[in-house]
Amino acid sequence: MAAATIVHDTSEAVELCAPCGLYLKPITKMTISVALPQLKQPGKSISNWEVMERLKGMVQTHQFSTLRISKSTMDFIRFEGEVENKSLVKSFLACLDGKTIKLSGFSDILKVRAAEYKIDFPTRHDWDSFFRDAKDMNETLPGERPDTIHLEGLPCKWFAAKETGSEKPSEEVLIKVFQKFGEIRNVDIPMLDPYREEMTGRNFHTFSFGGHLNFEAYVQYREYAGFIEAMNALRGMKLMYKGDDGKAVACNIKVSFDSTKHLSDASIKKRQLERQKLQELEKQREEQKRKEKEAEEKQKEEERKQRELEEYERERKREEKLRKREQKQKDREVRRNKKQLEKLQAEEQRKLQEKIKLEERKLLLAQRNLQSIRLIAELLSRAKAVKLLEQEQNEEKICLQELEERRRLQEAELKRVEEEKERALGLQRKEKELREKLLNNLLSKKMDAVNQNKEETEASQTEVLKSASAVPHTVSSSCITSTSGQAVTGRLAPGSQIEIASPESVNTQCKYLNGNIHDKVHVKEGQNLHTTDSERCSDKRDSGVLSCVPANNQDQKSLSSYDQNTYKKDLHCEQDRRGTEPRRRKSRSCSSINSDESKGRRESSRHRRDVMFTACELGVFDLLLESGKPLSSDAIAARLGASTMGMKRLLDACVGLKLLAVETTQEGVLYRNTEISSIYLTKSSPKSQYHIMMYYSNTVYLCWQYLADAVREGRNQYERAFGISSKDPFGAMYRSDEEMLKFMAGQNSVWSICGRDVLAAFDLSPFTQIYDLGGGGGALAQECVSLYPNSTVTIYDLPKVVQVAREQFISPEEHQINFHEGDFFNDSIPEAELYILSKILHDWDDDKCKQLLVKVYKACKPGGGVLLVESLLNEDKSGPVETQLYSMNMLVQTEGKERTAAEYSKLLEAAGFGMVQVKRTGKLYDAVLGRK
Ligand SMILES: C[S@@+](CC[C@H](N)C(=O)[O-])C[C@H]1O[C@@H](n2cnc3c(N)ncnc32)[C@H](O)[C@@H]1O
Repeated sequence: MAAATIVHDTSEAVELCAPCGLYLKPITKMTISVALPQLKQPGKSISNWEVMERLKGMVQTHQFSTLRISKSTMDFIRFEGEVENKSLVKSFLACLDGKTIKLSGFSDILKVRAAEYKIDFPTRHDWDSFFRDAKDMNETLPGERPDTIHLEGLPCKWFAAKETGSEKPSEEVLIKVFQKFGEIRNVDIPMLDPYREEMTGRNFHTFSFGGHLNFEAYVQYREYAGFIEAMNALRGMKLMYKGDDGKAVACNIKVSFDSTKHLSDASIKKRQLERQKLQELEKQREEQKRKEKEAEEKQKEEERKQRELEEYERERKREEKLRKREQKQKDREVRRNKKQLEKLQAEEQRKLQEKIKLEERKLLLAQRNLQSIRLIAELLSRAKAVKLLEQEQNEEKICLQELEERRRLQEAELKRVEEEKERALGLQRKEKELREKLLNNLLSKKMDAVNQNKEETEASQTEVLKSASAVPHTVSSSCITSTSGQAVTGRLAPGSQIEIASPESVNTQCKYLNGNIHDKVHVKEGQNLHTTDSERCSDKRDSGVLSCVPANNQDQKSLSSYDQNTYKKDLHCEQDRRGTEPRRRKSRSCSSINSDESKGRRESSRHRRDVMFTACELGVFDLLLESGKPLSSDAIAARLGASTMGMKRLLDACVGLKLLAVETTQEGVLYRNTEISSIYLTKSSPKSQYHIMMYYSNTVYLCWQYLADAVREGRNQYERAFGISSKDPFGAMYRSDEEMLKFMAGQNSVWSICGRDVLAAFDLSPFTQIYDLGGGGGALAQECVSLYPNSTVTIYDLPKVVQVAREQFISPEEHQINFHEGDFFNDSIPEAELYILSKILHDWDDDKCKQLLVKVYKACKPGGGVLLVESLLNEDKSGPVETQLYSMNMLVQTEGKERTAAEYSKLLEAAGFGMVQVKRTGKLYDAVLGRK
C-alpha cells in the first residue's frame, strides 16, 4: 500500500508521462536500528518517542521527510527514515551509523546502526529462472513469458481520464503512461471488470493511507525489451504526481513481474467465459429477482385487492346497516309525517269549513250590502231624477215666468205702440183738420200770402213725422243690423241672422225662444251674437224669434253649472257628459245660446285650467289628503316651499273654482279638498287624473301654442314646440325616457274612469286569447283581465315601452298579462282571437290604418275579431265638441285624426272585417267591434 507524501524537492524526478503529470522519483529510505540495553530497574522503560527524537537530533541541521518505527522489541527498535533526495542518504548514514545514544536516567549507552533501505524488487535473474523452471509455461506464448508487469498501489485519480471527470482509472491512460518503454500488447485493470471480484473472490477497491483509492494493473509488452526497460526504470523508484499548480506528491508502488499468466490468451478467454457465465448467472438472478419481485407485487396486489374487497364488504355491510337504520327512521318519519299531515289536513279541513262558512257569511253580508247599496243608489237616482225634474220644472217655470214677463212687457209695448199709433192717428187727424183750416184760409188770402203760409205748414208737418218715426222699428227681414247707439228691436223670420259690428259679446245673453211669444230683438252697439247662435237662428225646426237682453240679467245658476262642466272637460273625464248633454242643450235652448263658447269664456277657462294644474303640480291636493285635516294657507305655503302671498291667492282661486273648501275656525281660515279634487286631482287616488293633466300641462299645450301653424301646415308641431323632427310622432313623444314614462302614465289615467265601459260595451268573454296592440302602460289590459277572468292579454308595443310596462306598471304577480316587443308596422303580429286597438287608429292617416288593419286581419283567427276603442265624432261631425277638440289635438301631435263610426266601419271593411257593430258608451270613449 502506498502512502502519498508531499515532495518538496523534485530535482531528482524522472519523467514518466508529463501530459499526465506522472514522474518517477528515487526511493531515499534508510533503516536505523537502535540496540536496547538490559533494563535493570523494574518499572522503568525506554521511550520510543525519546529515542526517535534523539535520532532526529543526531542528523544535525537536516531533517527526515518521514521517520517511523517499523519494529520494536525488548532488544531493539527499528526505524524507517526517508529523506528528500538521494545525496542526503549518505550524509544521514554518516551521522547515524555506529553512533550511540545516552538516554537520561539510563547508564547504558544505546548503539545505533544505520544502512540504506533494501528494496524488494525482482531482478532479471528472478524472472529468468522462474520462467525457465516453470513447467506449465510456453515461452512462445504471450503472457507465459516475462512480458507482463504487475503493478499494485497505483492511485486511481492519477490514472483517471481527466476529460471524463471520472475518478476511475482508465486503460487508455495506463497505456499512454507505460508505452514510454515499448509497444503495449494488452493491459488489464481488474477493478474495472464488475465480475472480477466475484471471479477471484478479491476486493479491488483498496485505499491508500492518504485516502486515495488504489488499483492494481497488468501491463503486457509486445517485446521483451519493453518489459526489461520498464522494470529497470521502475526499480528503486516511487511514483510522483505533479499537479497543474506545481505541487508534487509521491507514493510507493509495488512492482513485480506477472507469474500467473494473467494476460495469456487462455486466461483472457477463461475470464471471458467466466464473465459470460456470471453475466448469465446475473441475468438469471435478475430474472429470478424480477420474477420474485413480480410475484411479490402480484401477491401484494392480491393482498391489496383482498383487503379492498374486505374493506368494500365491510363498507357495504356498514352502509347496508346504515341504510336499514335510515330506512327505519324514514319509515318512522313517514308514519309520523303522515299522522301529522292527517292531523293538519283535518285541521285545515276544519279551518276551511270555518272559512267557507265565514266567507259565505261575508258573501251574504256583501250581497245584502250590495242590495242595500243598489237600493240606496236607486233611491238616490230617483231622488236625483225628482230633483232634476223639479229643477227643470223650476227652470221651465222661471222660463215661463220670464216669457210671461216678456209677453207682458211686449203687450205693454204693444199697448204703448197702439197708444202711440192712436196718438199718431190723433196727430194725423189734427194735421188733416189743420190742413183743411189752412186750405180755407189760403183760399181766402192772396197768392203771395198763400206761398208763405205753405212753408210754415210743411215745417210743422216734418215735426209730426219726426215724432211718428220715433216709434221703434218693427222689422221683418232676413237680417237685422244694428250700427246705431240705440236699442234695436226686430222681428225675425225663420232662417234670419243677426250681425252686430262690435266683437264684444261677453256681457250679452241672448235667449232664443221656440214659438212666437217674442218676436222682437233688442241689441245694443258693442254687442253681437256668436256664429253658433246665428246658426241656431237658421235652424228650421225652431222657426224662431230672437231676443237679446243686457248681461245683468244673466242667470248665475247656469254659470255655476257651466263651471263644473268646464273642469270635467279639462280633465277629459266627463263621466256624465252625455248624461248632462240634453239638460245643457235644454238650458241653452231656454237661456244662454253662446256664453260658454265665447272667446272671453275660453280665456277664463284657460285661466281656470292653469290654476287647477298649478295647484296639482305644486302638490296642494296631495298635501291636504296626506295631512287628513284642514290646513292654513301659511302651513301649506311652508310645507310646499311657496310664498305665503302667492299661495294664499292660489288657494282662494281654488276655492272659487270649488276645488277647495274653506272653514273659519279659532285658528283662522283653513282649507280642505273638495270631493272632486280628492278623487281626481290627488296622485294616490285610484281615479287620479294627475298624470294626464301634467302631461297636458307640460307637453301637449306646448304644441297647442302653434295651433294656427298646425292648421296652416296640416301637420304636428313637435319641431316648433321642442325642436325635434316631427316625421316619427312616437319618436318625438318618446324623445327621452322621462317623457315616455309621463306619456304612458298619462295614457293609463283615463282607463280608471272609463275602461270598464269600453270593455263591457260588447260581451268579449268568448275571446280568451287577446292582443292589446300598442297597449302602452297596460291599464286597459288590466281592466280587461279583471272583467274577463278567463282571458289572457298580451301587451304588444315598441320594445322600450314594453320594458317599462313590464318593470314599472304591471305587477310580476299578474300572470294573465304577457308581453310582446315589436313594431306593428314592420314586425309580425302573432295569431290571436281578439285584437284591441285602443287609441291607435286616431294616431295615423287612413293609409297607415288600412295597412295595420290588413295585418291584423291576416293574423286574426277565423271567428275572431278586432275591437277599436276611440272617441267617435257625430256622423255630420257637428260634435261632440270634446271629440272635435281631440281631433285638433291629434293635428298638433300626431299624423291622425278622430273619425266617425262610419269612417271606422269603412276602414274595417276595407281590411276584410265584417259584422261591424258600434256602441256609444255615453262617456269619452266608444267601441267598434269587427269580426273575421
Ligand atoms: C295613444 S297610445 C295608446 C295606448 C293604449 N292603447 C291606451 O289606450 O292607453 C299609442 C300606443 O301605440 C304605441 N305604438 C306607436 N307606434 C307603434 C308601433 N309602430 N308598434 C307598436 N306600438 C306602437 C305607442 O307606444 C303607444 O303605447
